[in-house]
Amino acid sequence: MAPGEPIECLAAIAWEAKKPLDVTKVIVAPPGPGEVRIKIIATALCHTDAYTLDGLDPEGLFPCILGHEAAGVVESVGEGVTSVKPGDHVIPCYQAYCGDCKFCKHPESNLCISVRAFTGKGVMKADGKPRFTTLDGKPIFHFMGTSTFSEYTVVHEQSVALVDKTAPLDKVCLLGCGVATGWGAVFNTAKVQPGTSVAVFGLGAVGLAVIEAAARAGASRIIAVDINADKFPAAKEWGATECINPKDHDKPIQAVINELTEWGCDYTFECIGNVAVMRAALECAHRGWGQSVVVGVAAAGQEISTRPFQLVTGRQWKGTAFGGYKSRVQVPQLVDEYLAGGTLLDKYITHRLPFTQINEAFDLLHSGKTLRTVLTFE
Ligand SMILES: NC(=O)C1=CN([C@@H]2O[C@H](COP(=O)(O)OP(=O)(O)OC[C@H]3O[C@@H](n4cnc5c(N)ncnc54)[C@H](O)[C@@H]3O)[C@@H](O)[C@H]2O)C=CC1
Ligand SMILES: N[C@@H](CCC(=O)N[C@@H](CSC=O)C(=O)NCC(=O)O)C(=O)O
Ligand SMILES: [Zn+2]
Ligand SMILES: [Zn+2]
Repeated sequence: MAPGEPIECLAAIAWEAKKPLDVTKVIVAPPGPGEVRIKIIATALCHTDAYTLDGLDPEGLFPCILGHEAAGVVESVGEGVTSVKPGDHVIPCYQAYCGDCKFCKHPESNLCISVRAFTGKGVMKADGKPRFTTLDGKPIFHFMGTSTFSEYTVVHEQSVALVDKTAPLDKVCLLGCGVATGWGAVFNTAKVQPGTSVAVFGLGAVGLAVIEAAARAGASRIIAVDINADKFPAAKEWGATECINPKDHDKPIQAVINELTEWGCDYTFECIGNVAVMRAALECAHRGWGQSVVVGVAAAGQEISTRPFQLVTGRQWKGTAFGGYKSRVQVPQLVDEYLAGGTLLDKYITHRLPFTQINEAFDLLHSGKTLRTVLTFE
Protein backbone atom coordinates (compact mmCIF):
# COMPACT_ATOMS: atom_id res chain seq x y z
CA MET A 1 0.00 0.00 0.00
CA ALA A 2 1.24 3.46 -0.86
CA PRO A 3 1.10 5.91 2.08
CA GLY A 4 -1.68 8.43 1.63
CA GLU A 5 -3.83 5.96 -0.29
CA PRO A 6 -7.03 4.23 0.93
CA ILE A 7 -6.63 0.58 1.92
CA GLU A 8 -9.16 -2.14 1.19
CA CYS A 9 -9.05 -4.74 3.95
CA LEU A 10 -11.00 -7.24 6.05
CA ALA A 11 -13.02 -6.00 9.01
CA ALA A 12 -15.99 -7.07 11.13
CA ILE A 13 -18.86 -4.62 10.85
CA ALA A 14 -21.51 -4.37 13.58
CA TRP A 15 -24.51 -3.32 11.51
CA GLU A 16 -26.98 -3.34 14.40
CA ALA A 17 -27.29 -4.37 18.04
CA LYS A 18 -27.52 -8.06 18.91
CA LYS A 19 -26.65 -9.20 15.38
CA PRO A 20 -23.57 -11.23 14.41
CA LEU A 21 -20.67 -9.23 13.02
CA ASP A 22 -20.36 -9.05 9.23
CA VAL A 23 -16.82 -10.11 8.26
CA THR A 24 -16.29 -8.31 4.97
CA LYS A 25 -14.06 -5.86 3.06
CA VAL A 26 -14.02 -2.19 4.03
CA ILE A 27 -12.08 0.86 2.90
CA VAL A 28 -9.80 2.54 5.42
CA ALA A 29 -8.90 6.10 4.47
CA PRO A 30 -5.38 7.43 4.99
CA PRO A 31 -4.73 9.07 8.39
CA GLY A 32 -5.69 12.73 8.66
CA PRO A 33 -3.74 15.36 10.59
CA GLY A 34 -2.76 14.05 14.03
CA GLU A 35 -3.82 10.50 13.13
CA VAL A 36 -2.08 7.14 12.77
CA ARG A 37 -3.07 4.21 10.55
CA ILE A 38 -2.20 0.89 12.19
CA LYS A 39 -1.98 -2.63 10.77
CA ILE A 40 -3.57 -4.75 13.51
CA ILE A 41 -1.58 -7.93 14.19
CA ALA A 42 -3.68 -9.30 17.06
CA THR A 43 -6.91 -8.27 18.74
CA ALA A 44 -8.72 -9.76 21.73
CA LEU A 45 -12.37 -9.57 22.76
CA CYS A 46 -13.42 -7.80 25.95
CA HIS A 47 -16.84 -7.84 27.55
CA THR A 48 -17.22 -4.19 26.79
CA ASP A 49 -17.29 -5.07 23.08
CA ALA A 50 -20.19 -7.39 23.83
CA TYR A 51 -21.82 -4.74 26.03
CA THR A 52 -21.91 -2.34 23.08
CA LEU A 53 -22.88 -5.04 20.56
CA ASP A 54 -25.79 -5.91 22.84
CA GLY A 55 -27.04 -2.34 22.48
CA LEU A 56 -26.42 -1.42 26.12
CA ASP A 57 -23.88 1.33 25.46
CA PRO A 58 -25.48 4.79 25.19
CA GLU A 59 -22.48 5.82 23.07
CA GLY A 60 -22.81 2.74 20.88
CA LEU A 61 -23.42 3.84 17.27
CA PHE A 62 -24.20 1.54 14.35
CA PRO A 63 -22.84 0.61 11.93
CA CYS A 64 -19.47 0.52 13.66
CA ILE A 65 -16.27 -1.47 13.93
CA LEU A 66 -15.79 -2.65 17.52
CA GLY A 67 -12.59 -3.83 19.20
CA HIS A 68 -10.34 -2.04 21.68
CA GLU A 69 -7.80 -4.58 23.01
CA ALA A 70 -5.10 -5.04 20.36
CA ALA A 71 -1.56 -4.53 19.15
CA GLY A 72 -0.13 -3.73 15.73
CA VAL A 73 2.38 -1.94 13.53
CA VAL A 74 2.17 1.66 12.32
CA GLU A 75 1.48 1.68 8.56
CA SER A 76 1.42 5.46 8.02
CA VAL A 77 1.02 8.70 9.94
CA GLY A 78 -0.85 11.92 9.21
CA GLU A 79 0.41 15.50 9.13
CA GLY A 80 1.96 16.66 12.40
CA VAL A 81 2.41 13.22 13.98
CA THR A 82 5.80 13.05 15.70
CA SER A 83 5.60 10.39 18.43
CA VAL A 84 5.43 7.34 16.15
CA LYS A 85 6.54 6.43 12.60
CA PRO A 86 5.80 3.64 10.13
CA GLY A 87 7.12 0.29 11.36
CA ASP A 88 6.74 1.13 15.06
CA HIS A 89 5.03 -1.49 17.23
CA VAL A 90 2.07 -0.01 19.09
CA ILE A 91 -0.93 -0.70 21.33
CA PRO A 92 -4.05 1.39 20.57
CA CYS A 93 -5.37 3.07 23.74
CA TYR A 94 -9.04 3.88 24.13
CA GLN A 95 -8.00 5.88 27.17
CA ALA A 96 -6.06 8.57 25.34
CA TYR A 97 -3.16 10.56 26.82
CA CYS A 98 -2.23 14.04 25.55
CA GLY A 99 -0.11 15.21 28.50
CA ASP A 100 -1.55 18.72 28.25
CA CYS A 101 -5.15 18.62 29.51
CA LYS A 102 -6.01 19.12 33.17
CA PHE A 103 -6.71 15.41 33.57
CA CYS A 104 -3.38 14.30 32.09
CA LYS A 105 -1.63 16.85 34.32
CA HIS A 106 -3.42 15.63 37.45
CA PRO A 107 -1.35 12.92 39.21
CA GLU A 108 -4.46 10.96 40.18
CA SER A 109 -6.35 10.93 36.85
CA ASN A 110 -6.01 9.32 33.44
CA LEU A 111 -9.28 10.67 32.02
CA CYS A 112 -7.76 12.63 29.13
CA ILE A 113 -10.28 14.84 27.32
CA SER A 114 -8.20 15.67 24.22
CA VAL A 115 -10.24 13.43 21.89
CA ARG A 116 -12.92 11.91 24.17
CA ALA A 117 -15.78 14.00 22.69
CA PHE A 118 -14.96 12.55 19.27
CA THR A 119 -14.27 8.92 20.23
CA GLY A 120 -17.65 8.92 21.96
CA LYS A 121 -19.23 9.90 18.63
CA GLY A 122 -17.32 7.41 16.50
CA VAL A 123 -15.50 10.04 14.44
CA MET A 124 -12.07 11.64 14.17
CA LYS A 125 -11.28 15.02 15.73
CA ALA A 126 -9.68 16.54 12.61
CA ASP A 127 -12.88 16.69 10.57
CA GLY A 128 -15.64 15.02 12.58
CA LYS A 129 -15.79 12.12 10.11
CA PRO A 130 -14.96 8.39 10.31
CA ARG A 131 -12.07 6.85 8.30
CA PHE A 132 -14.00 3.66 7.54
CA THR A 133 -16.45 3.16 4.67
CA THR A 134 -18.02 0.16 2.99
CA LEU A 135 -16.88 -0.68 -0.53
CA ASP A 136 -19.85 1.31 -1.82
CA GLY A 137 -19.03 4.35 0.28
CA LYS A 138 -21.28 4.05 3.35
CA PRO A 139 -19.58 5.56 6.45
CA ILE A 140 -18.88 3.21 9.37
CA PHE A 141 -18.39 4.63 12.87
CA HIS A 142 -15.27 4.09 14.97
CA PHE A 143 -15.57 2.58 18.47
CA MET A 144 -13.77 3.84 21.61
CA GLY A 145 -11.30 5.53 19.29
CA THR A 146 -9.69 2.17 18.49
CA SER A 147 -11.88 -0.09 16.26
CA THR A 148 -9.42 -2.97 16.27
CA PHE A 149 -11.75 -5.52 14.63
CA SER A 150 -10.21 -4.55 11.31
CA GLU A 151 -6.94 -5.42 9.49
CA TYR A 152 -6.24 -1.68 9.47
CA THR A 153 -7.58 1.06 11.71
CA VAL A 154 -7.02 4.79 12.14
CA VAL A 155 -6.63 6.29 15.62
CA HIS A 156 -5.64 9.65 17.11
CA GLU A 157 -1.94 10.04 17.92
CA GLN A 158 -3.05 10.56 21.56
CA SER A 159 -4.32 6.97 21.48
CA VAL A 160 -1.13 5.22 20.38
CA ALA A 161 1.32 3.69 22.88
CA LEU A 162 4.75 2.90 21.42
CA VAL A 163 6.00 -0.46 22.72
CA ASP A 164 9.21 -2.50 22.61
CA LYS A 165 9.63 -4.19 19.21
CA THR A 166 10.70 -7.44 20.86
CA ALA A 167 7.33 -7.84 22.61
CA PRO A 168 5.03 -10.56 21.13
CA LEU A 169 2.10 -8.53 19.81
CA ASP A 170 -0.25 -11.53 20.02
CA LYS A 171 0.24 -11.47 23.81
CA VAL A 172 0.81 -7.85 24.81
CA CYS A 173 -2.43 -6.97 22.95
CA LEU A 174 -4.15 -7.87 26.27
CA LEU A 175 -2.52 -4.82 27.86
CA GLY A 176 -4.89 -2.69 25.76
CA CYS A 177 -7.70 -3.24 28.24
CA GLY A 178 -8.86 -5.92 30.68
CA VAL A 179 -5.71 -7.26 32.30
CA ALA A 180 -4.13 -3.81 32.58
CA THR A 181 -7.37 -2.52 34.09
CA GLY A 182 -7.36 -5.17 36.81
CA TRP A 183 -3.74 -4.49 37.67
CA GLY A 184 -4.26 -0.73 37.70
CA ALA A 185 -7.38 -0.98 39.86
CA VAL A 186 -5.10 -2.47 42.54
CA PHE A 187 -1.91 -0.47 42.10
CA ASN A 188 -3.29 2.94 41.03
CA THR A 189 -6.91 3.26 42.14
CA ALA A 190 -6.93 1.40 45.48
CA LYS A 191 -3.16 1.38 46.13
CA VAL A 192 -3.45 -1.95 47.95
CA GLN A 193 -0.94 -2.19 50.82
CA PRO A 194 0.97 -5.27 52.04
CA GLY A 195 -0.70 -7.36 54.73
CA THR A 196 -4.22 -6.19 53.89
CA SER A 197 -7.42 -8.05 52.97
CA VAL A 198 -9.09 -7.96 49.54
CA ALA A 199 -12.37 -9.29 48.15
CA VAL A 200 -12.81 -9.66 44.37
CA PHE A 201 -16.28 -10.12 42.87
CA GLY A 202 -16.25 -11.68 39.40
CA LEU A 203 -13.44 -13.97 38.27
CA GLY A 204 -13.10 -13.22 34.58
CA ALA A 205 -9.89 -11.79 33.13
CA VAL A 206 -10.40 -8.49 34.95
CA GLY A 207 -11.10 -10.09 38.34
CA LEU A 208 -8.18 -12.50 37.98
CA ALA A 209 -5.93 -9.56 37.11
CA VAL A 210 -7.08 -7.90 40.34
CA ILE A 211 -6.16 -11.08 42.22
CA GLU A 212 -2.76 -11.29 40.51
CA ALA A 213 -2.01 -7.67 41.36
CA ALA A 214 -3.30 -7.94 44.93
CA ALA A 215 -1.00 -10.91 45.47
CA ARG A 216 1.93 -8.95 44.02
CA ALA A 217 1.00 -6.02 46.27
CA GLY A 218 1.35 -8.33 49.28
CA ALA A 219 -2.28 -8.65 50.33
CA SER A 220 -2.44 -11.35 53.01
CA ARG A 221 -6.02 -12.38 52.39
CA ILE A 222 -7.70 -12.49 48.96
CA ILE A 223 -11.32 -13.62 48.88
CA ALA A 224 -12.52 -14.57 45.40
CA VAL A 225 -16.27 -14.47 44.76
CA ASP A 226 -18.12 -15.92 41.78
CA ILE A 227 -21.43 -17.67 41.11
CA ASN A 228 -19.58 -20.09 38.80
CA ALA A 229 -17.42 -22.44 40.89
CA ASP A 230 -15.55 -23.49 37.75
CA LYS A 231 -13.68 -20.19 38.16
CA PHE A 232 -12.21 -21.11 41.52
CA PRO A 233 -9.18 -23.23 40.44
CA ALA A 234 -7.82 -20.33 38.39
CA ALA A 235 -8.55 -17.87 41.19
CA LYS A 236 -6.51 -20.03 43.60
CA GLU A 237 -3.71 -20.35 41.02
CA TRP A 238 -3.66 -16.58 40.59
CA GLY A 239 -3.36 -16.07 44.36
CA ALA A 240 -6.79 -16.19 46.02
CA THR A 241 -6.64 -17.48 49.61
CA GLU A 242 -10.29 -18.52 49.63
CA CYS A 243 -13.25 -18.75 47.23
CA ILE A 244 -16.92 -18.15 47.95
CA ASN A 245 -19.95 -18.89 45.81
CA PRO A 246 -22.88 -16.68 46.86
CA LYS A 247 -25.20 -19.49 45.75
CA ASP A 248 -23.91 -21.62 48.63
CA HIS A 249 -25.23 -19.17 51.20
CA ASP A 250 -28.73 -18.15 52.21
CA LYS A 251 -27.67 -14.74 53.44
CA PRO A 252 -26.36 -11.76 51.43
CA ILE A 253 -22.76 -12.21 50.31
CA GLN A 254 -21.69 -9.02 52.11
CA ALA A 255 -23.00 -10.46 55.39
CA VAL A 256 -21.06 -13.68 54.73
CA ILE A 257 -17.84 -11.75 54.11
CA ASN A 258 -18.36 -9.37 57.06
CA GLU A 259 -18.75 -12.36 59.36
CA LEU A 260 -15.67 -14.08 57.90
CA THR A 261 -13.49 -10.99 58.24
CA GLU A 262 -14.97 -9.09 61.22
CA TRP A 263 -16.01 -5.69 59.84
CA GLY A 264 -15.11 -6.35 56.18
CA CYS A 265 -12.11 -6.23 53.82
CA ASP A 266 -9.64 -3.37 53.46
CA TYR A 267 -10.37 -3.33 49.71
CA THR A 268 -13.14 -4.78 47.55
CA PHE A 269 -13.41 -4.84 43.74
CA GLU A 270 -16.53 -5.37 41.59
CA CYS A 271 -15.44 -6.87 38.27
CA ILE A 272 -18.80 -7.85 36.78
CA GLY A 273 -20.96 -4.84 35.90
CA ASN A 274 -23.80 -5.78 38.25
CA VAL A 275 -25.11 -2.90 40.35
CA ALA A 276 -26.42 -5.20 43.09
CA VAL A 277 -22.97 -6.74 43.43
CA MET A 278 -21.46 -3.24 43.48
CA ARG A 279 -23.61 -2.58 46.53
CA ALA A 280 -22.56 -5.86 48.12
CA ALA A 281 -18.91 -5.09 47.47
CA LEU A 282 -19.23 -1.68 49.11
CA GLU A 283 -21.06 -3.07 52.12
CA CYS A 284 -18.32 -5.57 52.86
CA ALA A 285 -15.56 -2.98 52.63
CA HIS A 286 -14.07 -2.54 56.09
CA ARG A 287 -15.89 -0.23 58.51
CA GLY A 288 -13.88 2.93 59.07
CA TRP A 289 -11.48 2.69 56.14
CA GLY A 290 -12.50 0.13 53.51
CA GLN A 291 -12.29 1.13 49.84
CA SER A 292 -14.59 -0.42 47.23
CA VAL A 293 -13.64 -0.06 43.55
CA VAL A 294 -16.19 -0.34 40.74
CA VAL A 295 -14.51 -1.82 37.66
CA GLY A 296 -17.52 -3.43 35.97
CA VAL A 297 -19.46 -1.53 33.33
CA ALA A 298 -23.21 -1.22 33.73
CA ALA A 299 -25.66 0.14 31.17
CA ALA A 300 -27.16 3.62 31.16
CA GLY A 301 -30.13 3.69 33.51
CA GLN A 302 -28.51 1.26 35.92
CA GLU A 303 -27.84 2.97 39.25
CA ILE A 304 -25.97 2.05 42.39
CA SER A 305 -27.47 2.54 45.83
CA THR A 306 -26.63 2.00 49.47
CA ARG A 307 -27.53 3.53 52.80
CA PRO A 308 -25.56 6.80 53.42
CA PHE A 309 -24.70 5.17 56.74
CA GLN A 310 -22.29 2.90 54.83
CA LEU A 311 -20.26 5.96 53.83
CA VAL A 312 -20.81 7.84 57.09
CA THR A 313 -19.11 4.90 58.81
CA GLY A 314 -15.99 5.34 56.76
CA ARG A 315 -16.29 3.28 53.56
CA GLN A 316 -15.13 4.85 50.28
CA TRP A 317 -16.74 4.06 46.91
CA LYS A 318 -14.40 4.54 43.90
CA GLY A 319 -14.26 3.63 40.22
CA THR A 320 -11.56 3.02 37.67
CA ALA A 321 -11.19 3.54 33.92
CA PHE A 322 -8.41 1.46 32.38
CA GLY A 323 -7.05 0.97 35.88
CA GLY A 324 -6.08 4.62 36.13
CA TYR A 325 -3.13 4.11 33.79
CA LYS A 326 -1.87 7.16 31.88
CA SER A 327 -1.90 5.09 28.72
CA ARG A 328 0.87 6.31 26.42
CA VAL A 329 3.25 6.68 29.37
CA GLN A 330 2.45 3.52 31.31
CA VAL A 331 1.38 0.89 28.77
CA PRO A 332 4.97 0.73 27.43
CA GLN A 333 6.10 0.17 31.04
CA LEU A 334 3.61 -2.69 31.42
CA VAL A 335 5.05 -4.25 28.26
CA ASP A 336 8.59 -3.90 29.65
CA GLU A 337 7.42 -5.49 32.91
CA TYR A 338 6.00 -8.42 30.92
CA LEU A 339 9.26 -8.78 28.97
CA ALA A 340 11.14 -8.84 32.28
CA GLY A 341 8.99 -11.82 33.32
CA GLY A 342 7.05 -10.05 36.04
CA THR A 343 3.48 -10.98 35.16
CA LEU A 344 1.08 -13.84 34.39
CA LEU A 345 0.00 -12.28 31.08
CA ASP A 346 0.29 -15.44 28.93
CA LYS A 347 -2.11 -17.35 31.18
CA TYR A 348 -5.03 -15.05 30.40
CA ILE A 349 -5.06 -16.21 26.76
CA THR A 350 -7.30 -19.26 26.78
CA HIS A 351 -8.21 -19.37 23.08
CA ARG A 352 -6.74 -18.33 19.75
CA LEU A 353 -8.82 -18.08 16.56
CA PRO A 354 -8.45 -16.66 13.05
CA PHE A 355 -10.10 -13.23 12.75
CA THR A 356 -12.70 -14.67 10.36
CA GLN A 357 -14.11 -16.68 13.30
CA ILE A 358 -14.84 -13.56 15.38
CA ASN A 359 -18.49 -14.52 15.85
CA GLU A 360 -17.42 -17.86 17.31
CA ALA A 361 -15.12 -15.87 19.59
CA PHE A 362 -18.12 -13.92 20.88
CA ASP A 363 -19.94 -17.21 21.52
CA LEU A 364 -16.92 -18.36 23.54
CA LEU A 365 -16.92 -15.07 25.47
CA HIS A 366 -20.58 -15.53 26.40
CA SER A 367 -19.99 -19.19 27.36
CA GLY A 368 -18.01 -18.15 30.44
CA LYS A 369 -15.38 -20.68 29.40
CA THR A 370 -12.75 -18.16 28.32
CA LEU A 371 -10.62 -15.49 29.84
CA ARG A 372 -9.34 -13.95 26.63
CA THR A 373 -9.57 -15.10 22.99
CA VAL A 374 -6.92 -13.59 20.72
CA LEU A 375 -7.74 -13.20 17.03
CA THR A 376 -5.09 -12.94 14.33
CA PHE A 377 -5.31 -12.23 10.61
CA GLU A 378 -4.25 -14.91 8.11
N1 LIG B 1 -13.54 -0.01 33.98
C1 LIG B 1 -12.81 -0.41 32.97
O1 LIG B 1 -11.91 0.30 32.49
C2 LIG B 1 -13.05 -1.77 32.40
C3 LIG B 1 -14.20 -2.45 32.70
N2 LIG B 1 -14.41 -3.71 32.20
C4 LIG B 1 -15.63 -4.38 32.65
O2 LIG B 1 -15.26 -5.29 33.68
C5 LIG B 1 -16.25 -6.33 33.77
C6 LIG B 1 -15.55 -7.68 33.82
O3 LIG B 1 -14.94 -7.95 32.60
P1 LIG B 1 -14.48 -9.47 32.31
O4 LIG B 1 -13.60 -9.97 33.40
O5 LIG B 1 -13.98 -9.53 30.90
O6 LIG B 1 -15.93 -10.17 32.41
P2 LIG B 1 -16.33 -11.72 32.51
O7 LIG B 1 -17.76 -11.79 32.11
O8 LIG B 1 -15.33 -12.59 31.86
O9 LIG B 1 -16.27 -12.04 34.09
C7 LIG B 1 -17.34 -11.73 34.91
C8 LIG B 1 -17.40 -12.82 36.00
O10 LIG B 1 -18.42 -12.46 36.94
C9 LIG B 1 -19.14 -13.62 37.31
N3 LIG B 1 -20.44 -13.20 37.80
C10 LIG B 1 -21.54 -12.84 37.07
N4 LIG B 1 -22.55 -12.48 37.90
C11 LIG B 1 -22.08 -12.62 39.19
C12 LIG B 1 -22.62 -12.40 40.48
N5 LIG B 1 -23.89 -11.98 40.61
N6 LIG B 1 -21.85 -12.64 41.57
C13 LIG B 1 -20.57 -13.08 41.42
N7 LIG B 1 -19.99 -13.31 40.22
C14 LIG B 1 -20.73 -13.07 39.13
C15 LIG B 1 -19.18 -14.47 36.05
O11 LIG B 1 -19.39 -15.83 36.39
C16 LIG B 1 -17.78 -14.22 35.46
O12 LIG B 1 -16.85 -15.16 35.93
C17 LIG B 1 -17.18 -6.13 32.57
O13 LIG B 1 -18.32 -5.39 33.02
C18 LIG B 1 -16.35 -5.24 31.64
O14 LIG B 1 -17.17 -4.47 30.79
C19 LIG B 1 -13.49 -4.37 31.41
C20 LIG B 1 -12.32 -3.72 31.08
C21 LIG B 1 -12.04 -2.36 31.51
N1 LIG C 1 -19.58 4.34 26.47
C1 LIG C 1 -19.74 3.51 27.64
C2 LIG C 1 -18.51 3.65 28.54
C3 LIG C 1 -18.41 2.46 29.46
C4 LIG C 1 -17.15 2.52 30.30
O1 LIG C 1 -17.20 2.80 31.47
N2 LIG C 1 -15.99 2.28 29.67
C5 LIG C 1 -14.73 2.20 30.40
C6 LIG C 1 -13.80 1.25 29.69
S1 LIG C 1 -14.49 -0.32 29.60
C7 LIG C 1 -13.37 -1.14 28.66
O2 LIG C 1 -13.54 -2.33 28.45
C8 LIG C 1 -14.05 3.54 30.50
O3 LIG C 1 -12.83 3.62 30.55
N3 LIG C 1 -14.82 4.60 30.57
C9 LIG C 1 -14.22 5.92 30.62
C10 LIG C 1 -14.63 6.68 29.40
O4 LIG C 1 -14.10 7.79 29.19
O5 LIG C 1 -15.47 6.13 28.66
C11 LIG C 1 -21.00 3.90 28.42
O6 LIG C 1 -21.38 5.06 28.32
O7 LIG C 1 -21.54 3.00 29.10
ZN1 LIG D 1 -12.28 -3.63 27.55
ZN1 LIG E 1 -5.06 14.78 28.09
